[in-house]
Amino acid sequence: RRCRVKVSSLCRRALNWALGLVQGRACVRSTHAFVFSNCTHGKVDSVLQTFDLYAETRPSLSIGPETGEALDDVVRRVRPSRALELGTHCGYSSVRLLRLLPPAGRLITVELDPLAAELGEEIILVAGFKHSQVLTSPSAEAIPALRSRPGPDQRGGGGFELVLMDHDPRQYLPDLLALERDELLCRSGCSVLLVNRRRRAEDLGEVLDHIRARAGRCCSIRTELPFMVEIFYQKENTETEGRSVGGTSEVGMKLFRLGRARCG
Ligand SMILES: C[S@@+](CC[C@H](N)C(=O)[O-])C[C@H]1O[C@@H](n2cnc3c(N)ncnc32)[C@H](O)[C@@H]1O
Repeated sequence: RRCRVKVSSLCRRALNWALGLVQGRACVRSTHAFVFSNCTHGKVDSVLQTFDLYAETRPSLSIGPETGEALDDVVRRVRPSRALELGTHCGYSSVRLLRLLPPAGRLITVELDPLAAELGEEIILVAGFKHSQVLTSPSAEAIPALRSRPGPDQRGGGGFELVLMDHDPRQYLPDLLALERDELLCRSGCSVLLVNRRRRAEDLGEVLDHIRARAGRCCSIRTELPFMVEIFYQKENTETEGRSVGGTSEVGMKLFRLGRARCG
């Protein structure tokens, strides 16, 4: 009987895995088809509204308006000239990010699934953005390769000023450590956004425990919402002065402003 239970549990897991694969692909195809044929090409607001319209009646992997608005607030505050996204899917969050970047701003977005990468890239072009780069690769391979990639704008010593992680929560901590190790986070200030789709504290537990254990040494949790957490990373100043970063104190804010000015 024990053997039968094990086999049936294995079968169920295999079936769920296969269903996830099929649904994921179907989702990206049907999202793309709907947005492509119903939006006004070249109009970024129309592209986003069409994504939202699709999500009203069908399952969708786009971050949607609620998380989208929280993302907009961070992008408006940080004003990154170099942004990285992990998890492109059909390009909703890429388009949301791109529309708020300054004219010289650039986005690199990484997607594991070749079909999603291709369709996502097309939607980004439909929205009118020609200068973003979609890399088709698992994040763990893309990150080390980014190091040798000449940035479009290396002022401020390079590194991303904003990173959006919306790929696989199990990869959030290893990818954050890899970005730091490869010096891809802007030393004078970088906001790393972690999307928490299931809104379960345990999904981000590992990475947040790591940040809390290091609080005051290069990184801290800046904002914690049920669906998204912002980590603020800053290497300059904190190394020499050993003070907490991204906090709300006068000193913290002063360092933050200084960091932003240098990054520009
Ligand atoms: C939730 S969707 C992203 C949705 C997108 N941010 C949006 O709002 O439109 C997650 C995407 O991450 C991709 N993904 C999962 N693990 C990945 C990894 N390790 N590296 C790169 N992409 C990954 C999946 O293929 C999927 O397309």
